[in-house]
Amino acid sequence: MREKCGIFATVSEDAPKKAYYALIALQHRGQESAGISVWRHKIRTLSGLGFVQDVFRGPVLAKLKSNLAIAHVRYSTSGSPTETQPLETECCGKRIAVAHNGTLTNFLPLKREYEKRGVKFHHSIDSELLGVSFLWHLRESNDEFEAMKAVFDEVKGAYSVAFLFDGKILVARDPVGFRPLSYGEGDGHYFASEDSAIRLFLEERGRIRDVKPGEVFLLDGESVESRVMAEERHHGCVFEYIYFARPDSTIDGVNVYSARVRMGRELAKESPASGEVVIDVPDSGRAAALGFSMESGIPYAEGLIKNRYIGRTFITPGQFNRELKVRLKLSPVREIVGGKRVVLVDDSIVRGTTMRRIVSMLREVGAREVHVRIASPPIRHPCYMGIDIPTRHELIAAFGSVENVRKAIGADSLAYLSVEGLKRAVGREELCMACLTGDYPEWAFRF
Ligand SMILES: O=P(O)(O)OC[C@H]1O[C@H](OP(=O)(O)OP(=O)(O)O)[C@H](O)[C@@H]1O
Ligand SMILES: NC(=O)CC[C@H](N)C(=O)O
Ligand code: SF4
Ligand SMILES: [Mg+2]
Repeated sequence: MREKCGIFATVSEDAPKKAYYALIALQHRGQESAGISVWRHKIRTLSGLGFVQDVFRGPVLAKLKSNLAIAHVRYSTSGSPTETQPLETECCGKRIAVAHNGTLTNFLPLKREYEKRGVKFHHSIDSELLGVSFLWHLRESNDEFEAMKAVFDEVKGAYSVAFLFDGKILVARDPVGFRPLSYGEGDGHYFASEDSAIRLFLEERGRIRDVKPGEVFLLDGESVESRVMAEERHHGCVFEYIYFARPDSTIDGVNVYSARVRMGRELAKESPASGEVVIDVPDSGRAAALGFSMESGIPYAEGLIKNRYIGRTFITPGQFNRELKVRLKLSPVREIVGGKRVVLVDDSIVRGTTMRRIVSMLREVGAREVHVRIASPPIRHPCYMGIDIPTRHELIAAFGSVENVRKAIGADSLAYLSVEGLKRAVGREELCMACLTGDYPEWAFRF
């Protein structure tokens, strides 16, 4: 499972520098490439492969001067992983830069449609279609809001998106609100996939809120206007809460850290374990492990230490890379787990690579029993909305029983959180849970 990207947009002083800092705050959402586009009489884009701090090394950032910037950290879900965003494209005689988080479900048929009309595509990434569709409809209506409404009617799937064109920025969230998007207002205007990237600049001095599903913002240097241009549906991705987002972010009114603690508590109620110590799989399993410990009364300790220089493994292409990365990334603390009955809590199991490795490492250092508790239901279905969940045959829980997964990872016991328990923990009814339930939000597939 690879994940979604991070986007940022601002109209404020020192926009490129702020975009750079915001991308560092959003780095967990995409580690393949990073880019910033600014407006200075025309679009200028700097981007490259790797971590944000590698791409914008040295004085390169000083070359970008503007009050308008959009920016992106990428995890490819469509097209080549060596392409970057923001991507620039053109249609109907206009040029546009696009920063997109999500995946489009009707990309190929719609792209073919546009090609028949004579439009040329310059990239392999689905995100280009958003820019093309917008410019196409802008020529028809000559009104940015109406053009975006037409995009909502035409382009299906998940998109939190920022456009830069003609000295303006347009930011929009798809009518289902699959991917998060926040707006902050203070000494300027800020948009980011997660509010924690906006808090860098605003903190107490500004107002931050979620962008509504179907809401469109248009900004030039002077004015800002927002309108809801589609019926709001609200099926935000539950995996943002389980794994992707930063714990200090709040998405659609629910703080991610608190939701994870509640997932751990629900899990302890549903599937207690007889252990002497609760340990987490850092980083994303920590809050759930704390919740499990609080609810069960079993003490929590750090039984696995994470090498802080290794990025997320979930999102690393290629299985060999992942195996090696897990070993480099996590190592057990013998003094904590040796001779003990260990309750091991993680947020999710995807391929099972991480869990298999960890259970065997814990046994190597003398853990007596390993009881695995997973703070989300089994992932059984692919995601078409922005998370690169592998094909079903790579998902360890796709076809077999929980008992089969237990055997495969070598644990003494294994339990997952139920779908109902997860809903209670997040505290929201309307969520996308398609990869867990197979129930896909209809809007994204009506085309
Ligand atoms: O079953 P697998 O395919 O091995 O993937 C599952 C693991 O991947 C994720 O963590 P990841 O290492 O990506 O990032 P983290 O450090 O943020 O927890 C997730 O939290 C699981 O630990
Ligand atoms: N992870 C994402 O949101 C990816 C956005 C887009 N589909 C791309 O591949 O670049
Ligand atoms: S299918 Fe799963 S990962 Fe994809 S948007 Fe829905 S909840 Fe998120
Ligand atoms: Mg993890």
